[in-house]
Amino acid sequence: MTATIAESTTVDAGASATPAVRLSGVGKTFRGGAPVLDGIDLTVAPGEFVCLLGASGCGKSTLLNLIADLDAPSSGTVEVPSGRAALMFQESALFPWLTAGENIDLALRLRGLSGRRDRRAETERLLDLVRLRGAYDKRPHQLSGGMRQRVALARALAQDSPVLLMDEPFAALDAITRDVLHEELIRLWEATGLAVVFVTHNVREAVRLGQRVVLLSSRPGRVAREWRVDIPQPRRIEDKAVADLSVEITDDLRKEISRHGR
Ligand SMILES: Nc1ncnc2c1ncn2[C@@H]1O[C@H](COP(=O)(O)OP(=O)(O)OP(=O)(O)O)[C@@H](O)[C@H]1O
Repeated sequence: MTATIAESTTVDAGASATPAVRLSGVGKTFRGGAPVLDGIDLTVAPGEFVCLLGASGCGKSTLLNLIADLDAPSSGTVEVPSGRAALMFQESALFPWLTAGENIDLALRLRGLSGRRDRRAETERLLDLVRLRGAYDKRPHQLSGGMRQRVALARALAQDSPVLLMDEPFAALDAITRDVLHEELIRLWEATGLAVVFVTHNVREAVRLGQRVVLLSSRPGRVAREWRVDIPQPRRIEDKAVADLSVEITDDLRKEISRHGR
């Protein structure tokens, strides 16, 4: 196993190529409140897997919403040169009155795919990709939490965006299901070449998945420190190298939390 290199300086994300995402001096203040984010500079390279880590309430979801263009920054610029990024949440947010297949089909229609037969074939391909072959006619309530997240992932992939934003997508799942989905996500990421921005407050999960872990400070959220994770995939959450780096990052996270008296 190669060495894990922890760096306290900003990690170069491939500055020369057109980035998948570029945030420059991004700040966000909601009306009447204190600044939530301040001076965020973050570049995500095409195909890069970045985990955003931080204490509860430090602005991780706010940052993801800005990248997803669901909200506008109060200052600075957010660029997603390929267009809109796909977004996936902790709750699957599937339409309960539609089947799994119809939920994906809807995303394909919104993408502008008009042929019913083409959409059906693409939906089946996506269900296959997330290992849910045969689940087209299942309604969300007939599926387990892990299966619903697989459908949500297929629906996000249906948008055909090279950028996938994931907001604590596995936080509500049991440890074993989460472990399986970590494996699946890495397999998909390697197969598709997507850039992924994955928000979590679980340090081990961040180190298990990311090529880079970015720690946000709180009040206001700023990039406190980042680490490149040079542990080869497939990793396991219980690997010693994952555990060792997690301890180091947790120390920094603790400092961030205690700095704000949580
Ligand atoms: N629409 C909004 N209006 C006002 N305040 C908001 C809004 N959205 C978020 N906030 C505030 O911004 C801060 C950051 O929230 P955010 O949800 O981005 O944090 P987070 O790091 O994702 O938290 P968690 O890990 O608990 O999900 C919080 O104090 C929250 O109350």
